[in-house]
Amino acid sequence: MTEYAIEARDVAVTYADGTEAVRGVDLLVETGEFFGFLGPNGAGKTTLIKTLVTLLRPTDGTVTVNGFDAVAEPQSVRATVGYMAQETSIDPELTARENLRFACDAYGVSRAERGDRIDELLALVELTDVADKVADDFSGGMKKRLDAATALVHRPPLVFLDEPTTGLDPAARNRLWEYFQRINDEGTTVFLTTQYLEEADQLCDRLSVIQDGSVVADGTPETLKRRVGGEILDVELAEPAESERAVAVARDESLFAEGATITPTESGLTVTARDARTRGTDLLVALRDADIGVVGFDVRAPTLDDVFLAVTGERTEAAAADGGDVQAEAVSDGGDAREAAMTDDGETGAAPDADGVSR
Ligand SMILES: Nc1ncnc2c1ncn2[C@@H]1O[C@H](COP(=O)(O)OP(=O)(O)OP(=O)(O)O)[C@@H](O)[C@H]1O
Repeated sequence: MTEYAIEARDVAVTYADGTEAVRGVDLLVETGEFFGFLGPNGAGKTTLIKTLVTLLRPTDGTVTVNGFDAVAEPQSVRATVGYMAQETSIDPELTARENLRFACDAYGVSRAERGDRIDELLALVELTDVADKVADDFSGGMKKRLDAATALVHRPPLVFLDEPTTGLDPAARNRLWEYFQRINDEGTTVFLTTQYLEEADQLCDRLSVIQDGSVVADGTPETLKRRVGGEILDVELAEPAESERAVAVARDESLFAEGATITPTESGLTVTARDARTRGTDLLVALRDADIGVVGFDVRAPTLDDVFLAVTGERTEAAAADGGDVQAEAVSDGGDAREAAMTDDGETGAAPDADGVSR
């Protein structure tokens, strides 16, 4: 077994219309790792996955997967990877068992092996009881579980999951997480892309954050959270309209240590600082002196959402939907946070198919 399941060096992918979707990405994923690839819409996650599973050719750089060169030996790469795409690949008119049989045909699983393998996978994703029901009658979570199982019929040592839980309710998502964890515990290397930072936090040994086609941060979830620097102080104001004024008060240099990041939120403001806990009460006093009413106050450890905001200047779609739609601004050293609002322009101007890659 190779040390690295994935070795990508200086990989660039430019579509025929000139879109530079991936720009010089280096990536090393060790065999057995649960690796996460995070990024906002249009950051280049799917393009990179498609390149790793040989559906796209890199415009530049080298890609080695399970020890095989993706350009020179695409068949060997395909035989050793499973790919669960964003769009489900299951046929709703077939039963769960028939879908798995179809996948066995596609991956060339021998007739002698397939009966046991299908039963094993049905049990693993807890679909044994409904094995002979048509997939059309399944819930979204059941369809995703079946889809994941079809990617595993040929026992690939490496599986790619492209935003596998998007659109699922929390219970269905949790169930899939357990299942992904199980396949990783059994030795399968997992490469997961997600916009749910909690998902990455729960599952991943290590992760990279991609923005505009480039990796902007990588490390274990713990290192990334530590890199945010300190703790997070969330302040809820009686009058959210006063948040800009409150931010100005909080930015008074004598309040927080150098490197603090202070951002307005929909309900007040957030301070990220080494001394957020110890100086928090000073901020409350300063706000009271400025006649700004405070109704809530909380100090917490950074989450991956805070990491994401610090390195990309953007909230993920999931976090923004939760009401945390803010712009980041570094207060003193201008270091980590970049000012940027969430935009949709990753979606515009995209050609409908991935075939138009410049080679
Ligand atoms: N076939 C294509 N032709 C031209 N541009 C494309 C094509 N497919 C994707 N793009 C563009 O490449 C960039 C990266 O897209 P990609 O789908 O890889 O991002 P992503 O991070 O997977 O986003 P999402 O979370 O929305 O799936 C975007 O600007 C996108 O519009």
